[in-house]
Amino acid sequence: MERLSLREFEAAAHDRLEPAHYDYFAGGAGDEITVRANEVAFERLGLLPRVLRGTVKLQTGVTLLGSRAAMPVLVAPTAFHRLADPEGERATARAAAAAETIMIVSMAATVAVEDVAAAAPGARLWFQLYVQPDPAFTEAVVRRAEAAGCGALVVTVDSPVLGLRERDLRNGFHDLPEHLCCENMRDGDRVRPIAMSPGLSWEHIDRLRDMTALPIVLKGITHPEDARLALGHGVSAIMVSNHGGRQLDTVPATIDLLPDVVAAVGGAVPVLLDGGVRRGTDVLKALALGAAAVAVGRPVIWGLAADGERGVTRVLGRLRAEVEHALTLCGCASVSDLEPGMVRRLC
Ligand SMILES: Cc1cc2nc3c(=O)[nH]c(=O)nc-3n(C[C@H](O)[C@H](O)[C@H](O)COP(=O)(O)O)c2cc1C
Ligand SMILES: O=C(O)C(=O)c1ccccc1
Repeated sequence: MERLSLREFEAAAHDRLEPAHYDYFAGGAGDEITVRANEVAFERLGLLPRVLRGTVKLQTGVTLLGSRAAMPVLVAPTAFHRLADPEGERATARAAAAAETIMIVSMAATVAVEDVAAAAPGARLWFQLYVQPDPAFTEAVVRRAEAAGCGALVVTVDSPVLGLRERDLRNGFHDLPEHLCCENMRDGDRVRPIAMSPGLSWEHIDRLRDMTALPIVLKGITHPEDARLALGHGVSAIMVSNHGGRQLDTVPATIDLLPDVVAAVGGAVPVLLDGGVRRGTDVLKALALGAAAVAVGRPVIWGLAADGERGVTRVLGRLRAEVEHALTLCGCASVSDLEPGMVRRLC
């Protein structure tokens, strides 16, 4: 039976994954209040369609920081794809390339960024960075991402320490199995552990800005004041994210935080959003409220675990079909026709 909704892919992934690996992918910090809030907040919003607008030719594409994407849905950076499929990030990148959308490769990928790029010709890759305590190593990783052809550097700023994930503690899941490692952390003949940096500050962003010509995206902005500060540090985009509820528990849902961040940014740079996007209608709600595009994390993992590259292709394809369908029903020929007045609180 053909899987239709993204939730059906999660059920299939649940059946196929080792329980501790499923918990790692699905889980979040603390009571998982934020994990649930991200999805529930989308359900609490309704879409108010416009009619009689004669929308025949649909335009779902967006250009972000010079990268063209055929749909306003990106692949969020997620770790450890080879726990879900032997091809891992290679499979994900091929599916993203086939969908003509951008994949943000995680620093914690289990395939080296060079090998991800080589496996998926035509892929539009961005690279997610955790700034490391050793500046020379951080720079070496940035150079690898540049050389591999990545089009932007996505700096994760919501993780001064790793979130407290009780499912992982209970399952004793803290390391990859022997045959896997974080390939972007290779340094000569050793593999460094990924360090979280409580000392990370705006100065580090300035240093990165000087180090590379790549556009810098700050991932994990939730406070409008931080969005405003980011503009003074030359960032090229802001990603409203609570890390899918895996870092600080009880951070509000990203879709509820978006309007204030969009207002603070005032159109100066694109604002992206991730967290809880499971339907085409969720994508429309975020775009109507001012996001330039959204990203999906767990749904991609579910597709990968369910059916490898083909599963990711199907997940992205379903989302695209849902976006197109909802746009037509909303009387919008293009994502730029969406506006805040089309989103209403349902309950
Ligand atoms: C299993 C898993 C691993 C993740 N790994 C990373 C990572 O390596 N770097 C990062 O910046 N964010 C990481 N994230 C956060 C995602 O980029 C994204 O913010 C989040 O998954 C979005 O929420 P969603 O899963 O509801 O779509 C991870 C998320 C999950 C679920
Ligand atoms: O699991 C995560 O959410 C994540 O961001 C991460 C961080 C370091 C190593 C692996 C994954």
